[in-house]
Amino acid sequence: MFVPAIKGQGTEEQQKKWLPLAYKFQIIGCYAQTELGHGSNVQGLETTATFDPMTDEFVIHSPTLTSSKWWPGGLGKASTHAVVYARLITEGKDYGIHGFIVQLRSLEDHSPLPGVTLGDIGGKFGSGAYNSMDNGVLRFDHVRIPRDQMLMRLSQVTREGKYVQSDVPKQLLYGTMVYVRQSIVADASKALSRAVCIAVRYSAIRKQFGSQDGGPETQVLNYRTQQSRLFPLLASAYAFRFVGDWLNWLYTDVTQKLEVKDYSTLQEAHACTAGLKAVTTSATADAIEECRKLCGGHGYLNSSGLPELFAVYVPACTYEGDNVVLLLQVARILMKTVSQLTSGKQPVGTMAYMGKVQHLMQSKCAVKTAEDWLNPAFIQEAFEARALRMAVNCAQNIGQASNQEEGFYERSPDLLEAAVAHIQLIIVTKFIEKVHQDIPGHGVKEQLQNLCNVYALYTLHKHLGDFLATGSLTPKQGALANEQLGKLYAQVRPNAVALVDAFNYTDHYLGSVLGRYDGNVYPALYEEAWKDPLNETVVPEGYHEYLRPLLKQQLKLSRL
Ligand SMILES: CC/C=C\C/C=C\C/C=C\C/C=C/C(=O)SCCNC(=O)CCNC(=O)[C@H](O)C(C)(C)COP(=O)(O)OP(=O)(O)OC[C@H]1O[C@@H](n2cnc3c(N)ncnc32)[C@H](O)[C@@H]1OP(=O)(O)O
Ligand SMILES: Cc1cc2nc3c(=O)[nH]c(=O)nc-3n(C[C@H](O)[C@H](O)[C@H](O)COP(=O)(O)OP(=O)(O)OC[C@H]3O[C@@H](n4cnc5c(N)ncnc54)[C@H](O)[C@@H]3O)c2cc1C
Repeated sequence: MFVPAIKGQGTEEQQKKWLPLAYKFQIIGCYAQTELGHGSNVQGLETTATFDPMTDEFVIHSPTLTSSKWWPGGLGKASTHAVVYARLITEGKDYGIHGFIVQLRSLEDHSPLPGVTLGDIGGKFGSGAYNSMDNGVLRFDHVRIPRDQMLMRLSQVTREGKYVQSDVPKQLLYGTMVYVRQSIVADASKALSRAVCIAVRYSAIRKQFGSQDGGPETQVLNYRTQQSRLFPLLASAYAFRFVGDWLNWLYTDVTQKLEVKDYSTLQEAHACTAGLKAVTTSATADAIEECRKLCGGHGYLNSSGLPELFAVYVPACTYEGDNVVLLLQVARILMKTVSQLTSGKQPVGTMAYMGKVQHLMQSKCAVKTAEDWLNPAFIQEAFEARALRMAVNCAQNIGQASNQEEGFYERSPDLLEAAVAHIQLIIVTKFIEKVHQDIPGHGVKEQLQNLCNVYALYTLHKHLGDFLATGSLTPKQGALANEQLGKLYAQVRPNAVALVDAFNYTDHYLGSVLGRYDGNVYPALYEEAWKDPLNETVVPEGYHEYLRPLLKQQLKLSRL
């Protein structure tokens, strides 16, 4: 994040100076924005950067305990430099949050520089899974840096101390977060596909109950409950891959537009990166835990790979923006878009469907049979109607409040759901668009169409309340969707293992005894057990000190 921050907020000259040092690891940088007292509320950060015209320097200072930088990855022990986000103060005026490059440690002996106090913030969730990352704490005691270490692409401070705002949107200060959020969506797909690969392969070799007259027991992958829990996660792994590919295209397109000072798609980029990051990471965190449960007791073993995958993955729901905070950002943009519908301003991009407000507010879903749900047009319109009607309902309710902000606050739980509906529409839309493309490989397109329908109909089934409450579907149509879903599971079953083999993960990368490509799980589980340090001695440490006295005492008592 140190690198994209300098790329996005540094001048050409600053990029030329600092990026080669970072690329060659002559310096190691981190992204120091979050503080002990503020993470979500960036504008609430307290660290100060006060310009001193006498010396042409900024004085970086931590005025309060809560202004201590807290969480930045790599800060505690590894980094020599940081991009520090602080309140820029010059000529006695606070101009808000800006980025500054600050050296933290000596390049000679790695010791903290004068005025810099830093260290690791301690152990984290999951008994050490994330402890390979030295998330750190950092305090400044009036540390001086040259004025030219203020990142000056978006705004400048002159030698005389005058603040100059460039003619670019101030939100570009948040550009690094947008970049990382879009990459996190692709990360979600990778993490989810790993968990699903483990769970599908294990479910194919695990047999429990169901043997007829002494024959083999039933593969748990054949149980409809296992399929109804597992196949939507398989479909989601593919869905997040395709929407992540599209989001990367969107981000690249927005970045190219920014180069020519075209800011027209900045809001779209913010809404899509924030919303897709929130929805895909929440779904993936829940899915990894579900995959653990799908593997029964063995899923709880570290050798299954799932506990560590879960512990390392779940902070994704928080870092790079708490998911609720990000979805409320999407909700704000939805409300703004709805308010503009009456002005005749046509929504564009992923909001374009809201321009069909007249139709979508009264459309009746035409589905009459379960098979009708295989028609992408019916799925698309149902998801559009649900999302639009939820957004309009929120806007109408907010409009009845005494003031907009109060209304937004009161309705924020409903707004959250409307934002999720909008983002799920994007995911479904991009999956449908993907399977409409030419897809090489015999039978591959059909399998992806099945997974697209599984993702869409499972999401519809899971959020059926929204569809019914908004009148987008009738209960009968909801039941038909569920009926079709069951038929789709049967079609996915024969190809389930092939669809996870297609992720092409090596056993090493997967890191799971349960997910081995050869399916030879039981000997591997048994072999793995003996590597447990507890098995280095046959009689456990502590027997003589604790168990033996207890056993002997109980034996005596039993003879009294
Ligand atoms: C290279 C690395 C690759 C992969 C790494 C993978 C994983 C990394 C693992 C861990 C690293 C973790 C790092 C971090 O966690 S870094 C810190 C992350 N912190 C956050 O995300 C903070 C979240 N908070 C915010 O973003 C802002 O505080 C928030 C947007 C919530 C509020 O901002 P603010 O108070 O300034 O403004 P608002 O009034 O809400 O909005 C004003 C205006 O600006 C628009 N806006 C807001 N954000 C953006 C944006 N990012 N881009 C564009 N526009 C933005 C907003 O819509 C409003 O517009 P308008 O209504 O038109 O005025
Ligand atoms: C593993 C990890 C790595 C990290 N790496 C970095 C890093 O490299 N650099 C960096 O700068 N930061 C980093 N962070 C910090 C991270 O960005 C913040 O923790 C994150 O942005 C959440 O902010 P917070 O902790 O202030 O949460 P809070 O905002 O305090 O969240 C607490 C609760 O308040 C709710 N909430 C907050 N505001 C609102 C609102 N307006 N409306 C409704 N509900 C609200 C949230 O939804 C949440 O439920 C990292 C964090 C973790 C866990």
